[in-house]
Amino acid sequence: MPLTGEYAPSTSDWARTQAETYERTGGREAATLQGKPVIVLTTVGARSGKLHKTALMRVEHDGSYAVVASKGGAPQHPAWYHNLVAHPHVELQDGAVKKDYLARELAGEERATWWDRALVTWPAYAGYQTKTDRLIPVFVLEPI
Ligand SMILES: C[C@H](OP(=O)(O)OC[C@@H](O)[C@@H](O)[C@@H](O)Cn1c2nc(=O)[nH]c(=O)c-2cc2ccc(O)cc21)C(=O)N[C@@H](CCC(=O)N[C@@H](CCC(=O)O)C(=O)O)C(=O)O
Repeated sequence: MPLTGEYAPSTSDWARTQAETYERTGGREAATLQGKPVIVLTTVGARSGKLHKTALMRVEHDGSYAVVASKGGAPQHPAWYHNLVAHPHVELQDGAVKKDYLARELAGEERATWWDRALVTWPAYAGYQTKTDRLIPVFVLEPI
């Protein structure tokens, strides 16, 4: 069941442009960051209830995905982290395919497994983790 609600464009120009271009072209354009694959995640705002579209690195395994709330190693979690916690039903667009998923924050061994998979796509996550005391959250998104 697709998410419904008013779309609220990101306040980050580069991320908003990438997410909107990716969605508009069905992933034919803006599909990479430094040559690595990207997906677009639609979340429901934790406070506003509005829809947010966020470009994130593509980490996929057997039909499930991981999203990493790194925000470049910033001291605080990205806003979309709070959206996933409040509203775990999300939409993920990978190329031209957009499906519904349920997000679950990971810990322990399960987090370590998906963290390693994320490093394959985007090794820079390791550097981001050294920049902040917060443990960078990893969510698995499982198809619903
Ligand atoms: C800029 C800010 O975005 P953010 O949700 O903090 O996310 C910051 C970044 O993670 C986001 O810009 C990502 O797209 C950056 N980014 C990645 N960010 C990552 O964290 N991980 C990635 O793997 C990643 C990859 C990536 C690839 C390409 C690209 O273009 C960007 C990429 C934003 O849009 N803020 C909004 C609020 C958005 C929001 O969700 N508000 C909620 C409230 C949320 C709350 O309770 O805090 C609501 O509406 O209720 C605003 O200021 O109005």
